[in-house]
Amino acid sequence: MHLALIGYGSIARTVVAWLAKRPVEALTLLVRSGAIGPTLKDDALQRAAGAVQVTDDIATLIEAAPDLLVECAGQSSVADYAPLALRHGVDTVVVSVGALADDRVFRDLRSAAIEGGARLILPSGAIGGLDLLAALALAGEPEVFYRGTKPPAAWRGTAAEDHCDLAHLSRRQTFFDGSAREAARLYPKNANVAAALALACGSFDRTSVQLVADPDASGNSHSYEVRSEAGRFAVEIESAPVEGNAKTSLSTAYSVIREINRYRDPVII
Ligand SMILES: NC(=O)C1=CN([C@@H]2O[C@H](COP(=O)(O)OP(=O)(O)OC[C@H]3O[C@@H](n4cnc5c(N)ncnc54)[C@H](OP(=O)(O)O)[C@@H]3O)[C@@H](O)[C@H]2O)C=CC1
Ligand SMILES: O=C([O-])CC(=O)C(=O)O
Repeated sequence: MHLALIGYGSIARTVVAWLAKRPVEALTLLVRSGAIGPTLKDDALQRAAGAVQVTDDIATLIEAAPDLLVECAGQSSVADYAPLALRHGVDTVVVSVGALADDRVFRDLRSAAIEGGARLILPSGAIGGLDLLAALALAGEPEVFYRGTKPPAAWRGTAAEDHCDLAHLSRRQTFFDGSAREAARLYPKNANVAAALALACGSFDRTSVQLVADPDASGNSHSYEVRSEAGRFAVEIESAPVEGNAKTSLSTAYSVIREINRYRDPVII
């Protein structure tokens, strides 16, 4: 398998480290131009693949013709790179699912996938249960109530700082209560899961979101409830943060690894 990654931050580094256990034949990594240098020639990259190529140019990446491209660089990189890759027939996993809360981006990705005969794959990311939610959505119109709780450090540098004093929080505070679309737009590094739920549910309007900063939280927790005519379920997930980024749950990186394995394995679950 020839794998390509966009971004070499916390998720991508966890994925690359895991690949030492089961390397791919080739790996193409797209990073910002300033990031290319000796520090990128780390052993982890060499252990992850038979051949490694690092570039800052999406055209070079596409020319390398990877089997699967995984975006793990942030919402703005989705519109910048994913449509082009899909139009060139590259199957693409978009981790920054919140980018699809923008209808224009969603439409562009969809038509690019159709034009290129490629698949746009949305991973479950930090959470699970999207399979059952999407199944129930076929039976009716489910409603989803999601709450994401993280320690104050995970909300630093985000719009949460306009609503609470993160450095001096003595108890949990809900600073956002609104739609999945707004959550994904306002908290692009923390609420991609809200968009994933809305897309699986089939409606951004029927997916409500609360975001909470909790000084007693040791990791990131995601809880949600689904109500529909066909059934009801509740999910509660507690995840350690990924190394190097308190905002991102470690489960996200493993959901990316799972997508890579689903792509190369003959039996998928
Ligand atoms: N679906 C889900 O459940 C989840 C999705 N996510 C998404 O995954 C993204 C990545 O998470 P994580 O790895 O923890 O974040 P990090 O900030 O640790 O890493 C992102 C990396 O991508 C790089 N990058 C950003 N833009 C570009 C670009 N245009 N071209 C090349 N490289 C780029 C960044 O470089 P620089 O530092 O120079 O900007 C950084 O090295 C999040 O921003 C979020 O959108 C995260 C968690 C859960
Ligand atoms: O990883 C998480 O906890 C969820 C997250 O950041 C996101 O959905 O963007």
